Amino acid sequence: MDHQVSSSQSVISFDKSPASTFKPSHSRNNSTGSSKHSKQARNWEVMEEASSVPGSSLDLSIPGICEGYLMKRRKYPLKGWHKRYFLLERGVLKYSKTQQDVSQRKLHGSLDISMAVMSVNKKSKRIDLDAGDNLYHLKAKSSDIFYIWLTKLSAHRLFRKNEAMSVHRGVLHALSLSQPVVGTMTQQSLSTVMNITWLYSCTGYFNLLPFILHSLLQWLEGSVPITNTDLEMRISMQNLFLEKPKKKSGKVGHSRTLSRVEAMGGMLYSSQLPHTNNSNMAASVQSIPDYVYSQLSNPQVTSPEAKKLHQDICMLSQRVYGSLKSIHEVLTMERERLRQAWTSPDLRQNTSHQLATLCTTLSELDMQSHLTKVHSVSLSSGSTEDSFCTVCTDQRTPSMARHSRRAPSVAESTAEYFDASEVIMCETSSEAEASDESGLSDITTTSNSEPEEGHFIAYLPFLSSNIPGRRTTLPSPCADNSHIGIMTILYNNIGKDLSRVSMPVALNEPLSLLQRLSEELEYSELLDIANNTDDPYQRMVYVAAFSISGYAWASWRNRYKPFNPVLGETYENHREDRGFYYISEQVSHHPPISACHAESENFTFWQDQRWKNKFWGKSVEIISSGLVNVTLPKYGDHYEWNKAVTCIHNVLSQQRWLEHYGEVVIRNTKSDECTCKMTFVKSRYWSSESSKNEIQGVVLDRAGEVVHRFGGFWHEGIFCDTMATPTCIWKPNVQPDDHFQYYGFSRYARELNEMTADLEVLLPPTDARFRPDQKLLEEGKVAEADKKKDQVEEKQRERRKEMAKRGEEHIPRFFRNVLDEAGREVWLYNGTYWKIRQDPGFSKTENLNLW
Ligand SMILES: CC(C)CCC[C@@H](C)[C@H]1CC[C@H]2[C@@H]3CC=C4C[C@@H](O)CC[C@]4(C)[C@H]3CC[C@]12C
Repeated sequence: MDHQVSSSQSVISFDKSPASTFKPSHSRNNSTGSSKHSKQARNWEVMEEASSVPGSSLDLSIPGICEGYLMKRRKYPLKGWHKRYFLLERGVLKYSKTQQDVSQRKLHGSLDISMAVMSVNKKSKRIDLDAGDNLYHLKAKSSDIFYIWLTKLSAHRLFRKNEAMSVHRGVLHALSLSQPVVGTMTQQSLSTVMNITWLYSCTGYFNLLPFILHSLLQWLEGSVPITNTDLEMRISMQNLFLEKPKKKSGKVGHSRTLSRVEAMGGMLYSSQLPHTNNSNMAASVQSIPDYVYSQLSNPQVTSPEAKKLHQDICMLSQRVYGSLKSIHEVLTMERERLRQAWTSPDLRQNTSHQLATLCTTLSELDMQSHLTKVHSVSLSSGSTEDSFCTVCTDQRTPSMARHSRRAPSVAESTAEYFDASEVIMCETSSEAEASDESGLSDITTTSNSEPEEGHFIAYLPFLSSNIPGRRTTLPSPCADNSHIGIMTILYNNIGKDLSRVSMPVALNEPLSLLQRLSEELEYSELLDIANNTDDPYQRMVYVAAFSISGYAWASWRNRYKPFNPVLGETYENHREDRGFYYISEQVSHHPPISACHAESENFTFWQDQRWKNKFWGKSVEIISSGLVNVTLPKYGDHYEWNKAVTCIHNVLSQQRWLEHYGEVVIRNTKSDECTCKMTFVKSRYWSSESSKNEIQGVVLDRAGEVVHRFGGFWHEGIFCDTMATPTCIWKPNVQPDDHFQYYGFSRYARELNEMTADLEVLLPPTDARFRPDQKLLEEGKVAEADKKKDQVEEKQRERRKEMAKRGEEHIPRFFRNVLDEAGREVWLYNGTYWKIRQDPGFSKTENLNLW
C-alpha cells in the first residue's frame, strides 16, 4: 500500500480549505528574516492546541488508526528525505522502514503527538512535529494524503488531551468528596491521588507534580484555593501525557485505580453527584467544575470523615513531596559524586586502570612535555627575556613581575600596546591585586623547567589555577527566572525575528554576546600547543580539540541568555596569563553580526558570528553561518571550520537543555596535507543520558586515509587513541561548586565582566563592561536593570532613526567588511583598536555614546 493511507474509519471527510477542520493559530517564524525566508515562514502555520470547553463533557472515543507511508526528513546532519511507514494509534505516532517492521514492533521511533507542537505547510504538504526532545519533519506525497494525516493527527491530539483532562477532573472530583455522604470514598480518593501522582511522576512531569502537591497542601492548609482553570491551564501547557489505562481487572496497581478514576470521571456526568448542601448543583454537566471549585475554595470542613480525608491527603502529599525532595537530593549528590570522581585524581586512580592511565598519567605527562616544549621554543625564539606572558610565582610583588615581561614579538600593534599598558597598569594598583587568591604552588610543582627562574606557564590546561587578582565570584547571585512566561513572549511574537524581540532582563545573564563569544578562547592553551607541535596530523588534533572546547559551557548555561549587543558595542579581553588580546565589535544589528579577533604569540583567531534561529514550537535551533579561523604562525597554517548547530530543547519549559549537532570540517587553507572531520552526534530519543554530547572525529591525510581518530564528549573531554600512547587531549575545567547560584558561570566566565580600576581608564566607553543595564543585573538589581534596558534599547532605536534621517549608515570602527577568497562576505579586524588604546587612548578620541 505504497503511499496510501489506511484508516480504520472508512470515510474521512475533509475540507481542502481546512479552516473549518483545523485551527492554525500562528504563522511560524522560520528565520531571521530574509525575504525568501519570510515568504517560506508565511506558508507555515502552527496548529493550535486542541482544546475542549472547560466543564463540558469530554469526548473520550478513541480515534481510528491511521497508517501509511510518508516521507521523513533524515536525521541531522544527513540530508534529504526517505520513505518511512507510519502508524498513528491512540495519539502515538510510530514509524519504521516498512509496514512489516511496524507490525513486528521493530520501530525506528515513536512520538506522543499530544506533546508535540504541530506546524504545517499546506503548500509543500509538510507536517512538522516538535516534541521538544524529538523533532519529526514529514511530507506527504499528495494533498489527499496530507489532509488525511492532518485530520487524523488533530483528532488524536484532541483525544490525548481529553483523556488527560478526564483524569484531571477525576482528581478534582476526588478532592471534592468532602461531604459526609461520600465520606466512605476516603480510601478510594486517596489511592486515586496516589496513582495520579504516580502517573505524573512516571511520565517524567516532575514540574507538574510539585505544583499539584503544592496546591494540594495550600488548599488543605486552608490558604490558597486551587483553581480549576489554573490546573487545566497547566495541564494543557505541559501537554500532559498519560497512558490510557489497560482495562485489566483484578490486578492491584495503577491500571486498576485508573479505571476507578475513569469511573469517577464517569460519575461526574451521572446523576449520582454529591449534592447534599448544594441543590443548584443538580446534575448539570456544565456546572460541575464550578461545583468542585466551590468545594475546593471553601475549606470549612465540618464532618469528621471529611476532616480525616483532609488530614490524610495532607499527610500523603507531604510524604510524597518529601520523598521526591529526597530523591532529588540523592540524585544531586550522586551527580556531584560522579563529577568529583571524574575530576579528582585520587578517585580517578581508583577507577579502572585504563582510565587512570589515560586520564592522569598520560595526559598530564604528555601535556607537560608539550608545554615544556612550548615554553622552551618560545624562550629560544631570539629573546633574552621570557617572551611568553607569564605570571610571577612571587605573589608579594605581582607588579614587579609584570615589569619583568617584555612585549611579544609577533604583532607590532600588540607589542606597542603591551608596552603602554605596562606603564599604566603598574601605576594603578588594581583591586584585583589585593586578592589573596593562591593556587600557584600547585602549578609550580607540576611544571618541571621554569620554577627555578620564578616563572611558570599559567595556562596549564588540566590544573585549574587560581590566577591571583581575578574575582572568583559575581557581586550578586542570579535571580530565579522560572516564573517568566517565555511561552507568552514567544507566542506574542510569532512570525517575528526572535532577535528583535525584547525580553525581560530577568531572562538575561550579566554578559553580552560579545563576551560570550570570547569564552571560546577559554582553552586557548590548545592552540599554544598546536603551534608547537611539529607533526601536522597531531597539530590538527589539537586544533580540533580547541574547536570542541568552545562548546563546553552548554551543560551549565541554559537558564539565561546573553545581552544582545548594541550596534557599535565593543569588548576587549586581554589575558596576560593566557597571552592573548581579544577584541570584538557588534558590526550589524539586523541581522545581528558580532565580529571578533584575538591575537597571541602562538595564534591568531577570528570569526564573525551570524546566526539565525529556527523556532520549531518547542525547540530553537541556532544555525551559525560565519566560519571560525585560526592561523598558527610557526607553520603558516590557516585553519577554518564551520560551527555545529546548537539546539535549545524544550525552550519554553524549565526542562530546557542544549545540544550541539552536525558535521564540522576543519581545513587548512594553506595545505591539503590533512583535513579533520568531526561529527557532533545528535542524541537519539531513546538513547541513555551517558551517550549524550558525543563527538567522533578523524584526521585524514591527502589520500583520505585516517591518520588519527579521536572522540569523547564536549562536556567531558576528548581522547585520541592513535597517538604514540592514548592521550587525553582536553578536559573542561572543573565548575565552581556554587555555579548554579551564579548563572552556571565557570571561573573564566566570572572574570569576563570584571571592571578593575586600571581597566576603567583604558577601555572605550563602548565596552560591554560599561553597559549600565548589564551592570545593574550583575549587582542583582533586576527591576532597575529592566528599566535601564528599555532605555538603552530606545536610545539605540533613536540613534538608528537619526542616522536614517541623515541618510547615513553605521560604519563599524574596528572591523571592515571584505570578500574572502571564496567570495564570502567576512568581517576582518582593521588593526586599530590596540593602537588607539595605547595612543592617544580612547579618552582622547571620539566614541559612540551608546547608553
Ligand atoms: C529563553 C532563554 C532564557 C533560554 C536560554 C537561551 C540561551 C541558551 C541561548 C540564547 C542565545 C544563544 C546563543 C546565540 C548565538 C550563539 C552563537 C553560536 O555560534 C553558538 C551558540 C550561541 C552562543 C547561542 C547559545 C545559546 C544561547 C545562549
